[in-house]
Amino acid sequence: MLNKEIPRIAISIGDFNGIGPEIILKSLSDLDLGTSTPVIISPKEIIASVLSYLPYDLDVNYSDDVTGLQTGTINVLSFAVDNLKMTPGIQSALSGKAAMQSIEQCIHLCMNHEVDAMVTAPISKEAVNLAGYEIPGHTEFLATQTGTNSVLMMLVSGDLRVALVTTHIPVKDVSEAITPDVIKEKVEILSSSLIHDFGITNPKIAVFGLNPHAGDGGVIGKEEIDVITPTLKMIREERKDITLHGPFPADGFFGQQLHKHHDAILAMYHDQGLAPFKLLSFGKGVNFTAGLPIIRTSPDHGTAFDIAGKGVANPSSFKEAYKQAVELANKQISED
Ligand SMILES: NC(=O)c1ccc[n+]([C@@H]2O[C@H](COP(=O)([O-])OP(=O)(O)OC[C@H]3O[C@@H](n4cnc5c(N)ncnc54)[C@H](O)[C@@H]3O)[C@@H](O)[C@H]2O)c1
Ligand SMILES: N[C@H](C(=O)O)[C@H](O)COP(=O)(O)O
Repeated sequence: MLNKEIPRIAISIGDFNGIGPEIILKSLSDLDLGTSTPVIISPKEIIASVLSYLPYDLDVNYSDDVTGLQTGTINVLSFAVDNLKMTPGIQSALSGKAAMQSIEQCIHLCMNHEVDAMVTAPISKEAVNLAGYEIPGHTEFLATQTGTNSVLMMLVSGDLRVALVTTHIPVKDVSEAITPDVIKEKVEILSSSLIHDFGITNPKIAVFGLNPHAGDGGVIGKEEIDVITPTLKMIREERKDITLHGPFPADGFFGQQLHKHHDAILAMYHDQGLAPFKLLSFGKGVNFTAGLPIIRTSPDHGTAFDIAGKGVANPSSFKEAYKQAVELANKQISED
């Protein structure tokens, strides 16, 4: 039986030829099973195989059905994969398909309130595309599968929160994608998440410019003058419950420690925000998708194919992602 008073956390297996299964099991090896219930969605053979080379004697409950899940143990909700074969370090359509089946099942469990949150292990975007899923990442897939028009990718590490206006698109398309509506939408989701998910009243948000030196008065690009600055002005007039600073030149922002004076930073594109975030979070960052009707977190790194199957992967970011999911789920359970 599952105790619904403590958070039930679904975990997608990620690409089983990457480090996903290893960091999941390492993270759960010292988990207090009295305060949350993990449910890994994976073929049981994958878990058994990775456990065979890890030095843990874990209490695992394998089940083919949600009715078999239990509190006080690590659950594995198993599904079958035809011709299953692990090839650590080598991505394949087979591992891409299994990764997506696991994510789909996690979403289904969350939407049906069979679990309270989901944590995703890393997928290879190439492998899932090989398997026929034309998606650039979890964020976009979760939005479509949950019927959500707009979501926000937010990376979190303690008080450092970096969110993105654009996510997985080519750099050449970024300028066109930054419109007043999109900026407004992302500020809405970000401020709402800061207030409701993170309990911050009157959040202070720093917004980056797009161009070097935030355009330098239009000499190095006009997006700040034409789009970003007027949109921020419009939002400031409408939203007296938040403080919006910017647009800041992105290059010196973190060096000047300005992130310490803001509850979140809204960057214009992926690497502008995530490169400094990953440097500052010391491998303990969490990727949180804000704006969904369900709770989803993830580690801030990828499949690490170069070290898959070697037992050397660092689970710290996955552990933080799991902890963050439990925290958010506890908050939701207490509010229900
Ligand atoms: N959440 C996700 O699903 C997610 C996140 C980021 C990248 N990715 C995907 O992962 C794939 C590989 O991406 P990449 O090579 O750019 O980045 P990566 O994070 O997989 O690897 C970069 C380097 O960091 C090392 N590394 C990463 N995580 C580690 C860990 N936990 N412990 C020890 N070393 C670790 C790797 O060995 C590698 O040398 C791509 O398809 C990418 O899109 C997925
Ligand atoms: N942008 C993420 C990162 O660098 O950590 C990563 O690609 C994962 O994105 P999804 O959560 O959308 O798969």
